[in-house]
Amino acid sequence: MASLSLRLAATMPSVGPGKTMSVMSTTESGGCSGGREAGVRHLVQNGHFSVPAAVQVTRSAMSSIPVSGSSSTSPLRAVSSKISAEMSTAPSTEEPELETDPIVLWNRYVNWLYQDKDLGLYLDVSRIGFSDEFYEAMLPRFEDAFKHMKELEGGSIANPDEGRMVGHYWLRKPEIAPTPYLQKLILDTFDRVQKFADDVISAKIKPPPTPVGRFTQVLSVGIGGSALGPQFVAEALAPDNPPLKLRFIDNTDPAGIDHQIAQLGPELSSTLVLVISKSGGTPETRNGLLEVQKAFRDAGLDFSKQGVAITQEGSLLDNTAKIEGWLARFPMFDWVGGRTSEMSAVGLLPAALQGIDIRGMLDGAAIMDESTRNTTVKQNPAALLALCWYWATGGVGAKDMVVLPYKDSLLLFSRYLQQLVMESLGKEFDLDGNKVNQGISVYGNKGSTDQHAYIQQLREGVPNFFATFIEVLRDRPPGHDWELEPGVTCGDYLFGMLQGTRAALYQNKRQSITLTVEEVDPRTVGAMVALYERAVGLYASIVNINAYHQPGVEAGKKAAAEVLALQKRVLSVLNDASCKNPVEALTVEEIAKRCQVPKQVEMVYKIISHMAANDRAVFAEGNCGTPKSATVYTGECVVEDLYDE
Ligand SMILES: O=P(O)(O)OC[C@H]1O[C@H](O)[C@H](O)[C@@H](O)[C@@H]1O
Repeated sequence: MASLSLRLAATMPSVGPGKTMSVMSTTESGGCSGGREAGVRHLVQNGHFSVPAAVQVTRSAMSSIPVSGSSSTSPLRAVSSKISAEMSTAPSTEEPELETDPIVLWNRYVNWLYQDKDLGLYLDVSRIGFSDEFYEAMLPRFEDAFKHMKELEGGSIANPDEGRMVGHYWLRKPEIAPTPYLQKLILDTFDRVQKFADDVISAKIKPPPTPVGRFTQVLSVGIGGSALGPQFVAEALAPDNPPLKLRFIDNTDPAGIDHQIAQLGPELSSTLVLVISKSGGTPETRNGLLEVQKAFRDAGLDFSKQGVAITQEGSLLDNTAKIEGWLARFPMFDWVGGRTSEMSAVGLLPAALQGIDIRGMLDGAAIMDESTRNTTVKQNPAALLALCWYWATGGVGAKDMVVLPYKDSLLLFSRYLQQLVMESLGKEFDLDGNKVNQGISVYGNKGSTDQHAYIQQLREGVPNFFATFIEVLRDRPPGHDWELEPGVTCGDYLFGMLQGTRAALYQNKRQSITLTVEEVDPRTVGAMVALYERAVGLYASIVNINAYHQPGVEAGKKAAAEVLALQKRVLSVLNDASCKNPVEALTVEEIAKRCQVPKQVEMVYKIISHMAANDRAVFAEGNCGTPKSATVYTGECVVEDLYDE
């Protein structure tokens, strides 16, 4: 058996008061193919932001791969026909017969067009085929939904499963918050965010002495709602040359983290690090923080002089920032969900640091909120969206929502909506405890680019979707446009592609909604966020679910914690085997048995494969591809068992 030679890496510097991180590195990388020298990398780490008892893993943002929303299995039909029975004109999940006469369609377009003159925003629902009878039949449900929404804004416990209020609308109209204390908290937080950003941009607040003498970069560490809103807004509104360039660590992928830090290079010394986590305990964010703090240590920098926390008061993260004396801390509130936090410090601070007009964002959202308080469905754009979603998906998620902004800067809107829509609506039970498996799947990127990727399927393939086009009328700032051929500009092509795709889909009975804005500016973006937050809330009422909790995410976190706990046991068993003389090479079955989990042999094998690929275990015989016959051993015996539970 190959003798194992290991070099102990120098003991890493302390990661907290009196704590050390010990790492054993290998002389050569091991690997799935096994047979090479390897070692065990023992990582013991315990800082302020200490390892929570059960390491929690949150599900990353949904991938953009569509999740098939429709199925013609009889249970779905049963549900759909149940709904149909409730409403004589209930929607079908089959392709509806759609109006085709152009003049009739033109009149429908005019009759149903929603326009907000102040915002320069229009909503066209004419290519969703709901009937007048359906509209009338839905009005009582909307009446209830409007009532629930009014109570919610009044401070009711609108998130009953978590016993919480739902207050993201108060962020743009503090005077409606239920107590003077909350009103003041919202106003003060906004003022602090704006002032802090202004002081950073003006270099009144700066990093420890650096050649450039001011902050030049922002590194945001956060995931889910603590990243998706800031990412969408940065892409939509950041100027070409922002006062500070914003980048993100939004996952626990070491290579991704290394890439961001490598791109910062020496500018790490002038980087402001925002650590964003409402709960303050999300493991990916905690890992990102620890990795960034290590990079600061390795560069001889004092992280506390460049770190900012945005989290709930008293959270693990908040206490860490307080104890370590970080540059600033901003509050997150338990009555603002992660997926509706863009108008809180979570979204406003990153935006303001890029020089974006956050007052404009809030104003746009407030104007839209006023419009979506209208209790006449036809005059309420959010209610119109909810009506269309219900008709198109049968109220059971039978079709997917394909989001197609024909504007590069709105590329990330669909990713933002994936969390807002799917984490709000994707629920197993309704408010009465009935098993409903609700939801609407969301995907899309941008047009016309997506026409060269999957529009083929949308036009002619499985009809399991409805499209939402987002049209931006202004192509370029005034005076900056030119004709690339007589009478035609580049933006004309974009316009033509949108209209052509909308028509081509409709001709083949594919329904669509079109949201039109005059340009992408802070007010418009704020209004779009507010529009969809309200539409999701109204739709959830109509299908009788709680839009404001996320129980399903806990399952993933718990399972991940169990994998990590098993990994420790596997490494402990491998370590013990290494202390035998001669070193024992164990089969995967034997390792599972010694971990007292003989039935979890496959998970043990997965763990071994990951360890071997990262030089922390090695295949004595066989390899990843021969799980039954492979035998595994590991590095030098480590006297102190670092994997005690
Ligand atoms: O902001 P944090 O507390 O770190 O949570 C980040 C994310 O974690 C979970 O995935 C939740 O389901 C999301 O709603 C939340 O946005």
